[in-house]
Amino acid sequence: MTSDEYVIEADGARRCYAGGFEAVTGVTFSVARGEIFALLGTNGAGKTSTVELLEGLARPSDGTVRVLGHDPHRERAAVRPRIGVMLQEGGFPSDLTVTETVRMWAGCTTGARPVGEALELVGLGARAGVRVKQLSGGEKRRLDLALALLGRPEVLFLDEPSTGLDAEGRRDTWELVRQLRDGGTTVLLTTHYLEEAETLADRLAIMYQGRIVTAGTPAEVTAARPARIRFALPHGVTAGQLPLSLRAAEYDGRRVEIRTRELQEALGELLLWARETGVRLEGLDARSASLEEAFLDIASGTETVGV
Ligand SMILES: Nc1ncnc2c1ncn2[C@@H]1O[C@H](COP(=O)(O)OP(=O)(O)OP(=O)(O)O)[C@@H](O)[C@H]1O
Repeated sequence: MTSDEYVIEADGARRCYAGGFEAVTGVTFSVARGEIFALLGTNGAGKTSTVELLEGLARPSDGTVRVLGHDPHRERAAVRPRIGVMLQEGGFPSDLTVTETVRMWAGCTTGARPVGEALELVGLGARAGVRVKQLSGGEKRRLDLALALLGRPEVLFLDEPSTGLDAEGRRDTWELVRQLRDGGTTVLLTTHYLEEAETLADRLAIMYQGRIVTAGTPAEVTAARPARIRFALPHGVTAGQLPLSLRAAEYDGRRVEIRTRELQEALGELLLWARETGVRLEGLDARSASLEEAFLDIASGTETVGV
């Protein structure tokens, strides 16, 4: 892929707040046109600080960011009409109705969608006449999303789009984001929800303390990690009796955990050993690494490999 096919690019981008605290310590990634890219990370990892650089709300203290081939801060006039932004906290006048709010926004947007269409997209059609202050938290998030979509953006930035939504609202939002992607929109979202990243993102990056620790497709991020086999041995049998190749096990009394990059082989060997020795493996559980494990390893600070 050539660099002009990337619509979002960050190259060694850093962000330093007043007082000298460096919240983003040099991130590099790119997002291709029509891709959904998720930035994952614990609270304070630097996701919002990074996205704000891409939205042109701040300038990197070092490194570069480009959106649609432009510097989003210096060339804001070129970039702003082509992007949609859903911030973590929208904040609109609470006395206006939903329709009035969208209409007001549409007045400042070139080529805006019809108000009714924007509301239908996010499932707020039936709430059009309700005052914003009477909306639930989840409905306010959907109104935020409607405003971000008003100008039919080529690039959509979603900062925790499903926070505060119930399970159904979350799934509706995912479906809408997929439809937008299928229509050619590029989406960069931040999220705490691993399931959201796993089901929605074409590629993702996990941030920790201002930098990207790992990145790739959800399958790549998990494939790089060992699978896990857990079981308990009966009384009188110790982990030392396991075949040599399986002894890299951790064990605590009867409970054994084997971490392996060759799940099928290790499991086969274990089951063969159990049959030959007549040992019953209680609570046997074998699973490939999940995104959740990758995330938790990173969030606990045990994972420090950079990309
Ligand atoms: N205006 C600011 N001035 C100083 N420090 C800030 C400012 N905004 C954020 N920070 C700090 O920068 C770090 C990264 O914050 P940021 O909001 O980017 O993280 P995040 O990954 O988006 O977290 P969350 O998931 O909680 O939204 C945090 O330590 C935060 O306290």
